[in-house]
Amino acid sequence: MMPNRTERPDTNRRDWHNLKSVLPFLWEYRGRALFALACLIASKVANVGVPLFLKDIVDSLQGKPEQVLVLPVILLLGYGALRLASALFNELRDTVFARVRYHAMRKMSVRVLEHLHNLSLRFHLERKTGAISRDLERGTASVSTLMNFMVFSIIPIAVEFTLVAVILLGNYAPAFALVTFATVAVYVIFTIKITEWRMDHRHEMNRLDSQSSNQAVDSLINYETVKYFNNEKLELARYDATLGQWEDVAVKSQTSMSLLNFGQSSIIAIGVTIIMFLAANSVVNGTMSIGDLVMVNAFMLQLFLPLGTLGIVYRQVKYTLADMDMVFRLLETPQEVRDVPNASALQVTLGEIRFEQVDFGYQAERQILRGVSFRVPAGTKLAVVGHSGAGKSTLSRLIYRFYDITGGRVLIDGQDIAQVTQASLRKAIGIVPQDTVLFNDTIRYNLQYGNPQATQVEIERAADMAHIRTFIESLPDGWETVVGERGLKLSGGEKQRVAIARAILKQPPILIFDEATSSLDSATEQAIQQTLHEVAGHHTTLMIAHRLSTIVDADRILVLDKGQVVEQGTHAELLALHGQYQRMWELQLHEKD
Ligand SMILES: Nc1ncnc2c1ncn2[C@@H]1O[C@H](COP(=O)(O)OP(=O)(O)OP(=O)(O)O)[C@@H](O)[C@H]1O
Repeated sequence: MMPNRTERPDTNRRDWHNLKSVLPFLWEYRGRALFALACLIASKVANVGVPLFLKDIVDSLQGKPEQVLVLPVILLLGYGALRLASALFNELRDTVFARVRYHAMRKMSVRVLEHLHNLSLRFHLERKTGAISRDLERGTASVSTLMNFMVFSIIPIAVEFTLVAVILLGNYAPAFALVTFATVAVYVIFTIKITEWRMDHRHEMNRLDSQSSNQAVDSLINYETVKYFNNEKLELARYDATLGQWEDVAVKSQTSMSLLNFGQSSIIAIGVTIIMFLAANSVVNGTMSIGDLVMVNAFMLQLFLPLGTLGIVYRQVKYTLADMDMVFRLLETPQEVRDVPNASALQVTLGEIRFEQVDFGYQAERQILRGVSFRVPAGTKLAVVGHSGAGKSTLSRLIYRFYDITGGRVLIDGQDIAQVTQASLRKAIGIVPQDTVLFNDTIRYNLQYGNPQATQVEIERAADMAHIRTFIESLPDGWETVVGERGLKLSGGEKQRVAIARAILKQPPILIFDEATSSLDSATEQAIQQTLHEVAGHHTTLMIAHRLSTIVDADRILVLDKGQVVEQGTHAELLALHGQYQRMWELQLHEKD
Protein backbone atom coordinates (compact mmCIF):
# COMPACT_ATOMS: atom_id res chain seq x y z
CA MET A 1 0.00 0.00 0.00
CA MET A 2 1.20 3.43 -0.87
CA PRO A 3 1.31 5.89 1.98
CA ASN A 4 -0.76 8.95 1.22
CA ARG A 5 -0.05 12.44 2.35
CA THR A 6 -2.24 12.26 5.44
CA GLU A 7 -0.11 9.40 6.73
CA ARG A 8 3.03 11.48 6.80
CA PRO A 9 3.22 12.29 10.51
CA ASP A 10 3.15 8.55 11.03
CA THR A 11 5.92 8.08 8.46
CA ASN A 12 8.04 10.67 10.24
CA ARG A 13 7.46 8.97 13.56
CA ARG A 14 8.47 5.68 12.02
CA ASP A 15 11.64 7.29 10.63
CA TRP A 16 12.67 8.51 14.07
CA HIS A 17 11.79 5.19 15.54
CA ASN A 18 13.89 3.39 12.91
CA LEU A 19 16.82 5.75 13.38
CA LYS A 20 16.78 5.05 17.09
CA SER A 21 16.61 1.34 16.35
CA VAL A 22 19.87 1.58 14.42
CA LEU A 23 21.78 2.89 17.45
CA PRO A 24 22.15 -0.45 19.25
CA PHE A 25 23.88 -1.81 16.15
CA LEU A 26 26.50 0.94 16.50
CA TRP A 27 27.02 0.53 20.22
CA GLU A 28 29.74 -2.09 20.06
CA TYR A 29 32.10 0.28 18.26
CA ARG A 30 30.97 3.50 19.90
CA GLY A 31 34.58 4.53 20.72
CA ARG A 32 35.53 4.31 17.08
CA ALA A 33 32.38 6.14 16.03
CA LEU A 34 33.24 9.02 18.38
CA PHE A 35 36.80 9.11 17.12
CA ALA A 36 35.52 9.28 13.53
CA LEU A 37 33.30 12.17 14.60
CA ALA A 38 36.30 13.97 16.12
CA CYS A 39 38.21 13.51 12.84
CA LEU A 40 35.23 14.90 10.99
CA ILE A 41 35.15 18.05 13.12
CA ALA A 42 38.95 18.49 12.85
CA SER A 43 38.75 18.19 9.08
CA LYS A 44 35.98 20.78 8.91
CA VAL A 45 37.85 23.21 11.18
CA ALA A 46 40.85 22.91 8.85
CA ASN A 47 38.58 23.37 5.86
CA VAL A 48 37.00 26.53 7.21
CA GLY A 49 40.46 27.88 8.07
CA VAL A 50 41.48 27.79 4.40
CA PRO A 51 39.46 30.89 3.27
CA LEU A 52 40.74 32.76 6.37
CA PHE A 53 44.30 32.23 5.24
CA LEU A 54 43.27 33.06 1.69
CA LYS A 55 41.93 36.41 2.86
CA ASP A 56 45.19 37.25 4.65
CA ILE A 57 47.23 36.19 1.63
CA VAL A 58 45.15 38.38 -0.71
CA ASP A 59 45.28 41.33 1.68
CA SER A 60 49.04 41.02 2.22
CA LEU A 61 49.60 40.97 -1.54
CA GLN A 62 47.54 44.13 -1.89
CA GLY A 63 49.94 46.62 -0.33
CA LYS A 64 49.71 50.29 -1.06
CA PRO A 65 51.40 51.28 -4.35
CA GLU A 66 54.59 52.62 -2.64
CA GLN A 67 55.02 49.45 -0.49
CA VAL A 68 57.36 46.64 -1.53
CA LEU A 69 55.55 43.33 -1.61
CA VAL A 70 57.01 40.46 0.43
CA LEU A 71 56.14 36.87 -0.09
CA PRO A 72 53.78 35.81 2.76
CA VAL A 73 55.65 32.53 3.23
CA ILE A 74 54.12 31.65 6.60
CA LEU A 75 50.59 32.32 5.36
CA LEU A 76 51.16 30.29 2.21
CA LEU A 77 52.60 27.37 4.18
CA GLY A 78 49.71 27.62 6.63
CA TYR A 79 47.26 27.56 3.72
CA GLY A 80 48.87 24.40 2.36
CA ALA A 81 49.06 22.77 5.79
CA LEU A 82 45.34 23.36 6.41
CA ARG A 83 44.40 21.82 3.10
CA LEU A 84 46.57 18.85 3.88
CA ALA A 85 45.13 18.51 7.39
CA SER A 86 41.59 18.66 6.03
CA ALA A 87 42.33 15.82 3.60
CA LEU A 88 44.15 13.79 6.24
CA PHE A 89 41.34 13.98 8.80
CA ASN A 90 38.84 13.18 6.09
CA GLU A 91 40.61 9.96 5.17
CA LEU A 92 41.19 9.08 8.81
CA ARG A 93 37.47 9.48 9.43
CA ASP A 94 36.66 7.11 6.54
CA THR A 95 39.14 4.50 7.66
CA VAL A 96 38.10 4.57 11.29
CA PHE A 97 34.42 4.56 10.44
CA ALA A 98 34.57 1.62 8.02
CA ARG A 99 34.63 -0.93 10.87
CA VAL A 100 31.64 0.70 12.59
CA ARG A 101 29.62 0.69 9.40
CA TYR A 102 30.37 -2.81 8.16
CA HIS A 103 30.03 -4.29 11.61
CA ALA A 104 26.59 -2.73 12.01
CA MET A 105 25.59 -4.15 8.63
CA ARG A 106 26.76 -7.61 9.60
CA LYS A 107 24.96 -7.50 12.95
CA MET A 108 21.80 -6.32 11.29
CA SER A 109 21.88 -9.10 8.67
CA VAL A 110 22.39 -11.76 11.32
CA ARG A 111 19.68 -10.26 13.50
CA VAL A 112 17.18 -10.30 10.64
CA LEU A 113 17.95 -13.88 9.67
CA GLU A 114 17.70 -14.93 13.31
CA HIS A 115 14.34 -13.23 13.56
CA LEU A 116 13.13 -14.87 10.36
CA HIS A 117 14.04 -18.24 11.82
CA ASN A 118 12.10 -17.39 14.96
CA LEU A 119 8.96 -16.49 13.07
CA SER A 120 6.29 -19.12 12.84
CA LEU A 121 5.66 -21.65 10.12
CA ARG A 122 2.50 -19.70 9.32
CA PHE A 123 4.58 -16.62 8.47
CA HIS A 124 6.90 -18.67 6.29
CA LEU A 125 4.09 -20.35 4.43
CA GLU A 126 2.57 -16.97 3.67
CA ARG A 127 5.75 -15.06 2.86
CA LYS A 128 7.10 -14.49 -0.61
CA THR A 129 10.73 -15.52 -0.64
CA GLY A 130 11.67 -13.37 -3.62
CA ALA A 131 10.19 -10.21 -2.14
CA ILE A 132 11.54 -10.85 1.32
CA SER A 133 15.10 -11.42 0.19
CA ARG A 134 14.95 -8.22 -1.84
CA ASP A 135 13.64 -6.24 1.15
CA LEU A 136 16.31 -7.79 3.27
CA GLU A 137 19.09 -6.88 0.88
CA ARG A 138 17.89 -3.31 0.56
CA GLY A 139 17.17 -3.06 4.28
CA THR A 140 20.57 -4.12 5.50
CA ALA A 141 22.34 -2.03 2.87
CA SER A 142 20.26 0.91 4.06
CA VAL A 143 21.91 0.82 7.50
CA SER A 144 25.31 1.33 5.94
CA THR A 145 24.04 3.89 3.45
CA LEU A 146 22.37 5.91 6.15
CA MET A 147 25.47 5.98 8.29
CA ASN A 148 27.51 7.04 5.29
CA PHE A 149 25.20 9.94 4.67
CA MET A 150 25.32 10.95 8.30
CA VAL A 151 29.08 10.87 8.66
CA PHE A 152 30.06 11.92 5.18
CA SER A 153 27.38 14.50 4.39
CA ILE A 154 24.89 15.58 7.00
CA ILE A 155 27.09 16.10 10.04
CA PRO A 156 29.95 17.66 7.99
CA ILE A 157 27.54 20.14 6.42
CA ALA A 158 26.08 21.04 9.81
CA VAL A 159 29.53 21.52 11.34
CA GLU A 160 30.77 23.58 8.44
CA PHE A 161 27.67 25.70 8.40
CA THR A 162 28.00 26.45 12.10
CA LEU A 163 31.66 27.42 11.79
CA VAL A 164 31.01 29.71 8.81
CA ALA A 165 28.07 31.32 10.58
CA VAL A 166 30.22 32.04 13.65
CA ILE A 167 32.95 33.64 11.51
CA LEU A 168 30.50 35.75 9.50
CA LEU A 169 28.65 36.94 12.59
CA GLY A 170 31.90 37.73 14.41
CA ASN A 171 33.54 39.70 11.62
CA TYR A 172 31.01 41.25 9.28
CA ALA A 173 27.74 43.08 9.11
CA PRO A 174 24.82 40.88 10.28
CA ALA A 175 23.39 41.03 6.76
CA PHE A 176 25.95 38.48 5.56
CA ALA A 177 25.05 35.91 8.17
CA LEU A 178 21.36 36.72 7.68
CA VAL A 179 21.41 36.16 3.93
CA THR A 180 23.44 33.00 4.33
CA PHE A 181 21.02 31.65 6.95
CA ALA A 182 18.01 32.63 4.92
CA THR A 183 19.35 31.01 1.75
CA VAL A 184 20.20 27.79 3.54
CA ALA A 185 16.85 27.76 5.32
CA VAL A 186 14.86 28.33 2.12
CA TYR A 187 16.96 25.72 0.37
CA VAL A 188 16.45 23.10 3.07
CA ILE A 189 12.70 23.72 3.40
CA PHE A 190 12.22 23.66 -0.37
CA THR A 191 14.21 20.44 -0.65
CA ILE A 192 12.31 18.72 2.13
CA LYS A 193 8.88 19.74 0.87
CA ILE A 194 9.49 18.74 -2.73
CA THR A 195 11.25 15.54 -1.74
CA GLU A 196 8.36 14.47 0.44
CA TRP A 197 6.02 15.06 -2.42
CA ARG A 198 8.24 12.84 -4.54
CA MET A 199 8.43 10.07 -1.95
CA ASP A 200 5.14 8.55 -3.07
CA HIS A 201 6.79 7.66 -6.34
CA ARG A 202 9.64 6.01 -4.55
CA HIS A 203 7.38 3.89 -2.37
CA GLU A 204 5.47 2.84 -5.42
CA MET A 205 8.72 2.04 -7.24
CA ASN A 206 9.89 -0.10 -4.33
CA ARG A 207 6.60 -1.95 -4.21
CA LEU A 208 6.64 -2.67 -7.93
CA ASP A 209 10.30 -3.60 -7.79
CA SER A 210 9.66 -6.19 -5.06
CA GLN A 211 6.60 -7.44 -6.90
CA SER A 212 8.45 -7.93 -10.19
CA SER A 213 11.34 -9.61 -8.44
CA ASN A 214 8.92 -11.92 -6.68
CA GLN A 215 7.22 -12.78 -9.95
CA ALA A 216 10.57 -13.55 -11.59
CA VAL A 217 11.76 -15.74 -8.71
CA ASP A 218 8.41 -17.49 -8.45
CA SER A 219 8.38 -18.30 -12.15
CA LEU A 220 11.90 -19.71 -11.89
CA ILE A 221 11.11 -21.75 -8.78
CA ASN A 222 8.17 -23.20 -10.69
CA TYR A 223 10.31 -23.77 -13.77
CA GLU A 224 8.93 -27.26 -14.35
CA THR A 225 5.32 -26.22 -13.91
CA VAL A 226 5.82 -23.34 -16.34
CA LYS A 227 7.10 -25.84 -18.93
CA TYR A 228 4.34 -28.39 -18.23
CA PHE A 229 1.73 -25.79 -19.11
CA ASN A 230 3.72 -24.02 -21.80
CA ASN A 231 3.19 -20.78 -19.95
CA GLU A 232 6.48 -18.96 -20.52
CA LYS A 233 4.66 -16.20 -22.40
CA LEU A 234 2.16 -15.74 -19.61
CA GLU A 235 4.96 -15.50 -17.03
CA LEU A 236 6.86 -12.98 -19.14
CA ALA A 237 3.72 -10.94 -19.78
CA ARG A 238 2.98 -10.76 -16.05
CA TYR A 239 6.56 -9.75 -15.29
CA ASP A 240 6.59 -7.20 -18.08
CA ALA A 241 3.27 -5.70 -17.01
CA THR A 242 4.64 -5.03 -13.53
CA LEU A 243 7.86 -3.65 -14.94
CA GLY A 244 5.78 -1.46 -17.27
CA GLN A 245 4.11 0.14 -14.26
CA TRP A 246 7.50 0.47 -12.61
CA GLU A 247 8.87 2.19 -15.71
CA ASP A 248 6.07 4.78 -15.70
CA VAL A 249 6.55 5.61 -12.05
CA ALA A 250 10.33 5.76 -12.51
CA VAL A 251 9.94 8.29 -15.33
CA LYS A 252 7.60 10.40 -13.21
CA SER A 253 10.12 10.26 -10.43
CA GLN A 254 12.91 11.44 -12.73
CA THR A 255 10.83 14.37 -14.05
CA SER A 256 10.01 15.57 -10.58
CA MET A 257 13.69 15.28 -9.71
CA SER A 258 14.62 17.72 -12.47
CA LEU A 259 12.13 20.19 -11.06
CA LEU A 260 13.69 19.83 -7.65
CA ASN A 261 17.24 20.25 -8.96
CA PHE A 262 16.38 23.38 -10.87
CA GLY A 263 14.62 24.90 -7.85
CA GLN A 264 17.63 24.23 -5.66
CA SER A 265 20.09 25.74 -8.12
CA SER A 266 17.92 28.87 -8.40
CA ILE A 267 17.89 29.39 -4.63
CA ILE A 268 21.67 29.04 -4.44
CA ALA A 269 22.20 31.40 -7.39
CA ILE A 270 19.99 34.07 -5.82
CA GLY A 271 21.64 33.72 -2.37
CA VAL A 272 25.20 33.89 -3.70
CA THR A 273 24.40 36.87 -5.94
CA ILE A 274 22.94 38.83 -3.01
CA ILE A 275 26.01 38.05 -0.87
CA MET A 276 28.35 39.15 -3.65
CA PHE A 277 26.36 42.37 -4.05
CA LEU A 278 26.69 43.04 -0.33
CA ALA A 279 30.41 42.24 -0.34
CA ALA A 280 31.17 44.30 -3.45
CA ASN A 281 29.22 47.20 -1.96
CA SER A 282 31.22 46.97 1.26
CA VAL A 283 34.47 46.99 -0.70
CA VAL A 284 33.30 50.10 -2.57
CA ASN A 285 32.38 51.72 0.78
CA GLY A 286 35.74 50.76 2.16
CA THR A 287 34.30 48.66 5.01
CA MET A 288 35.68 45.44 3.55
CA SER A 289 38.99 44.62 1.90
CA ILE A 290 39.36 42.70 -1.35
CA GLY A 291 40.65 39.88 0.85
CA ASP A 292 37.31 39.92 2.73
CA LEU A 293 35.39 39.70 -0.50
CA VAL A 294 37.51 36.78 -1.68
CA MET A 295 36.99 35.09 1.68
CA VAL A 296 33.23 35.56 1.74
CA ASN A 297 33.05 34.26 -1.80
CA ALA A 298 35.22 31.27 -0.91
CA PHE A 299 33.02 30.54 2.11
CA MET A 300 29.91 30.68 0.02
CA LEU A 301 31.30 28.35 -2.58
CA GLN A 302 32.61 26.02 0.09
CA LEU A 303 29.27 26.02 1.87
CA PHE A 304 26.98 25.69 -1.12
CA LEU A 305 29.04 23.06 -2.83
CA PRO A 306 28.13 20.34 -0.33
CA LEU A 307 24.71 21.91 0.06
CA GLY A 308 24.22 21.20 -3.62
CA THR A 309 24.45 17.54 -2.72
CA LEU A 310 22.25 17.96 0.35
CA GLY A 311 19.27 17.64 -1.96
CA ILE A 312 20.50 14.31 -3.24
CA VAL A 313 21.47 13.31 0.29
CA TYR A 314 18.07 14.18 1.69
CA ARG A 315 16.35 12.23 -1.05
CA GLN A 316 18.64 9.28 -0.59
CA VAL A 317 18.19 9.38 3.16
CA LYS A 318 14.44 9.32 2.70
CA TYR A 319 14.68 6.37 0.31
CA THR A 320 17.06 4.67 2.65
CA LEU A 321 14.64 5.23 5.50
CA ALA A 322 11.89 3.70 3.42
CA ASP A 323 14.08 0.64 2.79
CA MET A 324 15.03 0.52 6.41
CA ASP A 325 11.40 0.70 7.42
CA MET A 326 10.69 -2.54 5.58
CA VAL A 327 13.39 -4.37 7.42
CA PHE A 328 12.44 -2.95 10.81
CA ARG A 329 8.82 -3.82 10.24
CA LEU A 330 10.00 -7.32 9.50
CA LEU A 331 12.01 -7.31 12.71
CA GLU A 332 8.94 -6.12 14.57
CA THR A 333 6.73 -8.89 13.21
CA PRO A 334 5.77 -10.65 16.42
CA GLN A 335 6.77 -14.21 17.03
CA GLU A 336 3.61 -16.27 17.00
CA VAL A 337 4.81 -19.31 18.87
CA ARG A 338 6.85 -18.16 21.86
CA ASP A 339 8.51 -19.80 24.80
CA VAL A 340 6.74 -18.88 28.02
CA PRO A 341 8.86 -16.68 30.31
CA ASN A 342 11.49 -18.77 32.09
CA ALA A 343 10.46 -21.88 30.19
CA SER A 344 12.39 -24.92 31.32
CA ALA A 345 13.89 -27.55 29.05
CA LEU A 346 11.84 -30.64 28.28
CA GLN A 347 13.04 -33.58 30.35
CA VAL A 348 12.53 -36.71 28.31
CA THR A 349 12.74 -39.75 30.49
CA LEU A 350 10.70 -42.28 28.56
CA GLY A 351 9.21 -40.43 25.63
CA GLU A 352 5.48 -40.87 26.18
CA ILE A 353 3.23 -38.67 24.02
CA ARG A 354 -0.24 -37.68 25.12
CA PHE A 355 -2.90 -35.60 23.35
CA GLU A 356 -5.69 -34.44 25.67
CA GLN A 357 -8.83 -33.06 24.03
CA VAL A 358 -6.83 -31.13 21.45
CA ASP A 359 -8.66 -28.56 19.32
CA PHE A 360 -6.88 -26.82 16.50
CA GLY A 361 -7.45 -24.84 13.32
CA TYR A 362 -4.98 -23.06 11.05
CA GLN A 363 -7.54 -20.29 10.78
CA ALA A 364 -10.01 -19.35 13.45
CA GLU A 365 -12.93 -19.92 11.11
CA ARG A 366 -11.92 -23.45 10.08
CA GLN A 367 -11.38 -26.02 12.77
CA ILE A 368 -9.18 -28.96 11.75
CA LEU A 369 -8.85 -31.07 14.91
CA ARG A 370 -11.72 -31.59 17.31
CA GLY A 371 -11.15 -32.96 20.80
CA VAL A 372 -8.39 -35.33 19.73
CA SER A 373 -7.16 -37.54 22.58
CA PHE A 374 -4.71 -40.42 22.42
CA ARG A 375 -1.66 -41.75 24.16
CA VAL A 376 1.50 -43.25 22.77
CA PRO A 377 3.18 -45.11 25.63
CA ALA A 378 6.95 -44.82 25.71
CA GLY A 379 8.72 -47.08 23.23
CA THR A 380 5.56 -48.06 21.36
CA LYS A 381 4.39 -47.43 17.86
CA LEU A 382 1.18 -45.58 17.07
CA ALA A 383 -0.04 -45.47 13.49
CA VAL A 384 -2.40 -42.77 12.31
CA VAL A 385 -4.55 -43.46 9.29
CA GLY A 386 -7.40 -41.61 7.66
CA HIS A 387 -8.52 -39.99 4.46
CA SER A 388 -6.51 -37.25 2.84
CA GLY A 389 -6.98 -33.96 4.68
CA ALA A 390 -8.20 -35.69 7.86
CA GLY A 391 -5.53 -33.87 9.89
CA LYS A 392 -2.82 -36.54 10.20
CA SER A 393 0.19 -34.36 9.31
CA THR A 394 -1.30 -31.64 11.46
CA LEU A 395 -0.71 -33.91 14.46
CA SER A 396 3.01 -34.01 13.75
CA ARG A 397 3.16 -30.22 13.31
CA LEU A 398 1.51 -29.84 16.69
CA ILE A 399 3.92 -32.21 18.40
CA TYR A 400 6.70 -30.00 17.04
CA ARG A 401 4.72 -26.98 18.26
CA PHE A 402 4.82 -25.21 14.92
CA TYR A 403 1.43 -23.87 15.93
CA ASP A 404 -0.25 -23.34 19.27
CA ILE A 405 -3.39 -25.35 19.84
CA THR A 406 -6.67 -23.64 20.62
CA GLY A 407 -7.87 -26.14 23.21
CA GLY A 408 -6.57 -29.09 25.23
CA ARG A 409 -2.97 -30.09 25.89
CA VAL A 410 -0.13 -31.96 24.24
CA LEU A 411 2.15 -33.66 26.77
CA ILE A 412 5.48 -35.41 26.51
CA ASP A 413 6.38 -37.40 29.60
CA GLY A 414 3.73 -35.45 31.47
CA GLN A 415 5.09 -32.03 30.52
CA ASP A 416 2.88 -29.65 28.56
CA ILE A 417 4.87 -28.84 25.42
CA ALA A 418 3.61 -25.25 25.53
CA GLN A 419 5.46 -24.77 28.83
CA VAL A 420 8.91 -26.00 27.77
CA THR A 421 11.44 -24.40 25.43
CA GLN A 422 10.85 -25.04 21.76
CA ALA A 423 14.52 -25.89 21.25
CA SER A 424 14.45 -28.68 23.86
CA LEU A 425 11.17 -29.99 22.47
CA ARG A 426 12.43 -30.15 18.90
CA LYS A 427 15.66 -31.76 20.01
CA ALA A 428 13.64 -34.68 21.31
CA ILE A 429 11.86 -35.41 18.03
CA GLY A 430 13.03 -36.74 14.70
CA ILE A 431 10.88 -36.68 11.61
CA VAL A 432 10.81 -38.14 8.16
CA PRO A 433 8.37 -35.72 6.54
CA GLN A 434 5.92 -36.30 3.75
CA ASP A 435 7.86 -34.09 1.34
CA THR A 436 11.53 -33.98 2.01
CA VAL A 437 13.18 -30.79 0.93
CA LEU A 438 16.97 -30.82 0.88
CA PHE A 439 19.53 -28.05 1.03
CA ASN A 440 21.20 -27.28 -2.26
CA ASP A 441 24.47 -28.72 -1.02
CA THR A 442 26.20 -32.08 -1.03
CA ILE A 443 24.55 -35.34 0.00
CA ARG A 444 27.05 -35.53 2.86
CA TYR A 445 25.98 -32.09 4.11
CA ASN A 446 22.31 -33.02 3.93
CA LEU A 447 22.83 -36.28 5.81
CA GLN A 448 25.07 -34.77 8.42
CA TYR A 449 22.41 -32.14 9.05
CA GLY A 450 20.73 -34.65 11.37
CA ASN A 451 23.76 -34.50 13.62
CA PRO A 452 26.58 -32.13 12.64
CA GLN A 453 28.92 -33.95 15.04
CA ALA A 454 28.42 -37.34 13.38
CA THR A 455 31.55 -39.09 12.15
CA GLN A 456 31.93 -40.48 8.64
CA VAL A 457 31.49 -44.00 10.05
CA GLU A 458 28.20 -43.03 11.69
CA ILE A 459 27.02 -41.32 8.52
CA GLU A 460 27.81 -44.40 6.47
CA ARG A 461 26.04 -46.65 8.95
CA ALA A 462 22.91 -44.45 8.81
CA ALA A 463 23.07 -44.44 5.02
CA ASP A 464 23.35 -48.22 5.08
CA MET A 465 20.31 -48.53 7.32
CA ALA A 466 18.33 -46.23 5.04
CA HIS A 467 19.41 -48.30 2.01
CA ILE A 468 20.94 -45.31 0.29
CA ARG A 469 24.66 -45.88 0.69
CA THR A 470 25.09 -48.00 -2.44
CA PHE A 471 23.23 -45.39 -4.45
CA ILE A 472 25.36 -42.52 -3.08
CA GLU A 473 28.60 -44.35 -3.72
CA SER A 474 27.56 -45.20 -7.25
CA LEU A 475 27.26 -41.52 -8.16
CA PRO A 476 30.21 -40.00 -10.05
CA ASP A 477 30.75 -37.46 -7.28
CA GLY A 478 29.71 -39.83 -4.50
CA TRP A 479 29.14 -38.15 -1.15
CA GLU A 480 30.05 -34.81 -2.63
CA THR A 481 27.17 -34.85 -5.13
CA VAL A 482 25.27 -31.57 -4.97
CA VAL A 483 21.54 -32.27 -4.82
CA GLY A 484 20.21 -29.15 -6.56
CA GLU A 485 17.63 -26.60 -5.49
CA ARG A 486 15.37 -28.17 -2.83
CA GLY A 487 17.04 -31.52 -3.61
CA LEU A 488 15.36 -31.74 -7.01
CA LYS A 489 18.20 -33.70 -8.58
CA LEU A 490 17.25 -36.68 -6.45
CA SER A 491 14.16 -38.77 -6.99
CA GLY A 492 11.35 -38.70 -4.43
CA GLY A 493 12.39 -42.08 -3.03
CA GLU A 494 16.06 -41.08 -2.79
CA LYS A 495 15.17 -37.90 -0.97
CA GLN A 496 12.99 -39.87 1.39
CA ARG A 497 15.86 -42.23 2.15
CA VAL A 498 18.19 -39.28 2.83
CA ALA A 499 15.56 -38.00 5.25
CA ILE A 500 15.39 -41.41 6.94
CA ALA A 501 19.19 -41.54 7.32
CA ARG A 502 19.11 -38.03 8.71
CA ALA A 503 16.52 -38.95 11.31
CA ILE A 504 18.55 -42.06 12.22
CA LEU A 505 21.60 -39.84 12.77
CA LYS A 506 19.69 -37.53 15.06
CA GLN A 507 18.75 -40.42 17.38
CA PRO A 508 15.86 -38.69 19.13
CA PRO A 509 13.68 -40.42 21.72
CA ILE A 510 10.56 -39.68 19.65
CA LEU A 511 10.22 -40.44 15.95
CA ILE A 512 7.59 -39.34 13.46
CA PHE A 513 7.30 -41.00 10.08
CA ASP A 514 4.88 -39.05 7.92
CA GLU A 515 4.28 -41.39 5.02
CA ALA A 516 7.98 -42.00 5.14
CA THR A 517 7.93 -44.66 2.45
CA SER A 518 5.21 -43.31 0.18
CA SER A 519 7.63 -42.55 -2.65
CA LEU A 520 9.36 -45.90 -2.62
CA ASP A 521 8.70 -48.90 -4.82
CA SER A 522 7.34 -51.98 -3.08
CA ALA A 523 10.68 -53.82 -2.86
CA THR A 524 12.54 -50.84 -1.40
CA GLU A 525 9.57 -50.05 0.80
CA GLN A 526 9.69 -53.49 2.34
CA ALA A 527 13.41 -53.21 3.01
CA ILE A 528 12.99 -49.73 4.46
CA GLN A 529 10.03 -50.77 6.54
CA GLN A 530 12.28 -53.33 8.11
CA THR A 531 14.82 -50.55 8.80
CA LEU A 532 12.18 -48.25 10.20
CA HIS A 533 11.05 -51.10 12.39
CA GLU A 534 14.60 -51.51 13.68
CA VAL A 535 15.11 -47.75 14.07
CA ALA A 536 11.80 -47.33 15.82
CA GLY A 537 12.88 -50.20 18.09
CA HIS A 538 12.75 -48.67 21.52
CA HIS A 539 11.66 -45.23 20.40
CA THR A 540 8.22 -43.82 20.75
CA THR A 541 6.99 -43.68 17.18
CA LEU A 542 4.15 -41.93 15.45
CA MET A 543 3.62 -43.33 12.01
CA ILE A 544 1.34 -41.64 9.54
CA ALA A 545 0.45 -43.93 6.68
CA HIS A 546 -1.71 -44.24 3.64
CA ARG A 547 -0.73 -47.80 2.82
CA LEU A 548 -2.23 -49.81 5.64
CA SER A 549 -0.02 -52.82 4.89
CA THR A 550 2.90 -50.82 6.36
CA ILE A 551 1.33 -50.40 9.76
CA VAL A 552 -0.33 -53.70 10.57
CA ASP A 553 2.28 -54.37 13.22
CA ALA A 554 1.74 -51.05 15.01
CA ASP A 555 0.98 -51.33 18.73
CA ARG A 556 -2.02 -49.16 18.20
CA ILE A 557 -3.78 -47.65 15.24
CA LEU A 558 -5.75 -44.43 15.30
CA VAL A 559 -8.34 -43.70 12.64
CA LEU A 560 -8.79 -39.99 12.08
CA ASP A 561 -11.75 -38.63 10.20
CA LYS A 562 -12.47 -34.94 9.69
CA GLY A 563 -10.22 -34.07 12.62
CA GLN A 564 -11.77 -36.54 15.04
CA VAL A 565 -10.58 -39.88 16.34
CA VAL A 566 -13.25 -42.30 15.16
CA GLU A 567 -11.60 -45.64 15.90
CA GLN A 568 -8.65 -46.88 17.94
CA GLY A 569 -7.10 -50.29 18.48
CA THR A 570 -4.74 -52.90 17.07
CA HIS A 571 -5.06 -54.03 13.47
CA ALA A 572 -7.00 -57.11 14.51
CA GLU A 573 -9.28 -55.16 16.84
CA LEU A 574 -10.07 -52.59 14.19
CA LEU A 575 -10.83 -55.23 11.57
CA ALA A 576 -13.19 -56.84 14.02
CA LEU A 577 -14.97 -53.51 14.46
CA HIS A 578 -16.12 -53.60 10.84
CA GLY A 579 -15.88 -49.83 10.70
CA GLN A 580 -13.95 -47.28 8.65
CA TYR A 581 -10.60 -49.04 9.11
CA GLN A 582 -11.98 -52.31 7.89
CA ARG A 583 -13.46 -50.58 4.82
CA MET A 584 -10.15 -48.91 4.05
CA TRP A 585 -8.37 -52.23 4.48
CA GLU A 586 -10.73 -54.01 2.09
CA LEU A 587 -10.35 -51.25 -0.44
CA GLN A 588 -6.56 -51.43 -0.36
CA LEU A 589 -6.64 -55.22 -0.65
CA HIS A 590 -8.69 -54.89 -3.81
CA GLU A 591 -6.34 -52.24 -5.19
CA LYS A 592 -3.52 -54.75 -4.95
CA ASP A 593 -5.41 -57.33 -6.93
N1 LIG B 1 -0.92 -24.11 6.67
C1 LIG B 1 -2.20 -24.40 6.51
N2 LIG B 1 -3.11 -23.40 6.49
C2 LIG B 1 -4.42 -23.69 6.35
N3 LIG B 1 -4.91 -24.92 6.23
C3 LIG B 1 -4.05 -25.96 6.23
C4 LIG B 1 -2.66 -25.75 6.36
N4 LIG B 1 -2.05 -26.95 6.35
C5 LIG B 1 -3.03 -27.87 6.21
N5 LIG B 1 -4.23 -27.28 6.14
C6 LIG B 1 -5.54 -27.95 6.04
O1 LIG B 1 -5.69 -28.79 7.16
C7 LIG B 1 -6.31 -30.00 6.81
C8 LIG B 1 -5.52 -31.16 7.36
O2 LIG B 1 -4.27 -31.19 6.76
P1 LIG B 1 -3.21 -32.35 7.01
O3 LIG B 1 -1.98 -32.00 6.26
O4 LIG B 1 -3.08 -32.57 8.46
O5 LIG B 1 -3.95 -33.59 6.35
P2 LIG B 1 -3.50 -35.09 6.21
O6 LIG B 1 -4.49 -35.90 6.93
O7 LIG B 1 -2.07 -35.25 6.62
O8 LIG B 1 -3.66 -35.29 4.66
P3 LIG B 1 -2.77 -36.10 3.60
O9 LIG B 1 -3.00 -37.54 3.87
O10 LIG B 1 -3.34 -35.68 2.29
O11 LIG B 1 -1.36 -35.67 3.81
C9 LIG B 1 -6.41 -30.01 5.30
O12 LIG B 1 -7.77 -29.78 4.96
C10 LIG B 1 -5.56 -28.86 4.84
O13 LIG B 1 -6.13 -28.20 3.75
